[in-house]
Amino acid sequence: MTGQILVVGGAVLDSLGEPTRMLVARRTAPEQFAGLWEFPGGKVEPDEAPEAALHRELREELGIGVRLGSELHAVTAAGWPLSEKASMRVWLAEIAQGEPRPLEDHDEVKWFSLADGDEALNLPWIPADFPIVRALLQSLDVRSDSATGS
Ligand SMILES: Nc1nc2c([nH]c(=O)n2[C@H]2C[C@H](O)[C@@H](COP(=O)(O)OP(=O)(O)OP(=O)(O)O)O2)c(=O)[nH]1
Repeated sequence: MTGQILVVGGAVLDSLGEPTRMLVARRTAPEQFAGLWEFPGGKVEPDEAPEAALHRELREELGIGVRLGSELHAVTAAGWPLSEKASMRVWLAEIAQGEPRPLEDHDEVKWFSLADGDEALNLPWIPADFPIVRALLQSLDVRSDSATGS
């Protein structure tokens, strides 16, 4: 995995204990991802711990401090593949401080309901995120017609 880029993302829930909604953010760049929804987060810097990078990114991008919960179990040790060069690790989180606002890299943030997984899966996510969203919905026990598809 040498040379691989590690990205960290937050599955920010309204409550870690009793989640009913999740926060998503719409990217503004690069062009291929502009207008698509994603887990807020970003690249881990050299010598930075992944969890510290996630705290930093969520503060920079959305102006929130979070409490991290467990990591979403990924398909490889390096995380979820995003491309040949990058993979992403995703942690559950809840807001400890601040109101989420699109300060950097996003033009909109919104909460969607976890009552129906299809609401989540119908969003135009970055394509590489769909398997992650499905796994997340399964881990949260959210019902969806397509959550178990590939
Ligand atoms: N944050 C985030 N990035 C994702 C997701 N899915 C996905 O393919 N990516 C890709 C998009 C980017 O190529 C890369 C993350 O880079 P980034 O641009 O968010 O990182 P960064 O904030 O550290 O920005 P920079 O320093 O490179 O400008 O991972 C996702 O759900 N969240």
